[in-house]
Amino acid sequence: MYTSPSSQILCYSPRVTIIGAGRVGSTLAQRIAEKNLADVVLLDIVPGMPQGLALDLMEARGIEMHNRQIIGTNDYADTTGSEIVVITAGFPRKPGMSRDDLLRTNAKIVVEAAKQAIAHSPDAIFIIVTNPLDVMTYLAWQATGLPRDRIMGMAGVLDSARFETFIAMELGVLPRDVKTMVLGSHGDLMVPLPRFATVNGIPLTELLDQATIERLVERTRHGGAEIVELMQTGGAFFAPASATCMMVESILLNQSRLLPVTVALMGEYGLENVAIGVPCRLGCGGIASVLELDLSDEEMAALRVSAESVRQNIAWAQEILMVSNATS
Ligand SMILES: NC(=O)C1=CN([C@@H]2O[C@H](COP(=O)(O)OP(=O)(O)OC[C@H]3O[C@@H](n4cnc5c(N)ncnc54)[C@H](O)[C@@H]3O)[C@@H](O)[C@H]2O)C=CC1
Ligand SMILES: O=C([O-])CC(=O)C(=O)O
Repeated sequence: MYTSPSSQILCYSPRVTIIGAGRVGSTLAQRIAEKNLADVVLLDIVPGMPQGLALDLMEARGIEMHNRQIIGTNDYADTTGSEIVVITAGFPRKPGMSRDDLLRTNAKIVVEAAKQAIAHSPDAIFIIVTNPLDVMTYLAWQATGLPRDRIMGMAGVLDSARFETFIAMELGVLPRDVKTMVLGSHGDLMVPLPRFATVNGIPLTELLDQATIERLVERTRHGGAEIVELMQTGGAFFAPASATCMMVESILLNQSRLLPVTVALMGEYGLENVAIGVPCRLGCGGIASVLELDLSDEEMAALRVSAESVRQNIAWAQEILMVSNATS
């Protein structure tokens, strides 16, 4: 067989590590590989499980027509040199629980995962997915000591996609023609912004009356819980994986997309010592910039309430971690 000299050149492929190979993590691995964005390392504490998932995904490559490597592992050494680390490790909520009810169990998991991952990939950009999302993002930021441009949380893209879905369903239009921004925390106090929602450039407020918009806003606020109640065995994972993949893609391909992203604020919107969702430009270095929208008094008040609740939970999580460190 003839071997061309250029075939000797090793081609570089970016690597995305996903910590937590459960429903969100494994679906995200599939999306990243099948979109041909990067090689994927799937890490979980359960022995054999990420290895099995990785093999299954590898066996689909011929059919899906990509050649990405998917590695399953229980060892952080295999994550070395990742460009992006996504943390989905931790418990999902059960019916009747709020996301904040997961704080006690998930804080330690996320902090430990972030520390281990940064030790092996010091140049990586981190995306946190585990709930309660805003608190986990802030804790992971503190634990890694990363500049805030390189560590962010996924929630706003998902919440905006839900708002867009409900608007599209109401109007009978294509979801991709609807654009919205949902800011604030990933919980009942999130801040959907109908004033900034459009359908192919037409303001939403021209298309729907106030009562209908308010109904869709409320459904968006409870979008996660609606699925938890329907499924009874965990939460959403298809749309969360798609939303995370959109962020991964914007970073890997330096697309500079303007997306709602959870980030530690440093005076923007008059807020600091807290992480919540605000519009950010996402490119190859992570968060390229944070956009400060000119919010109305009412919108700003809602954002402050949302931030205050996250700040209280951060303080509570820090106490839990301190006690746990002291006793272990
Ligand atoms: N930010 C968002 O918008 C969303 C957040 N979530 C959150 O993402 C998290 C994961 O959700 P699912 O994938 O549905 O849960 P899951 O239970 O299917 O998967 C979680 C995985 O984490 C693993 N894990 C636990 N401790 C670990 C550790 N120390 N190191 C490595 N892996 C560990 C478990 O073995 C499990 O495989 C939950 O906290 C959920 O609430 C889910 C959907 C959307
Ligand atoms: O609702 C949950 O627990 C999972 C989640 O964050 C979402 O789907 O928005």
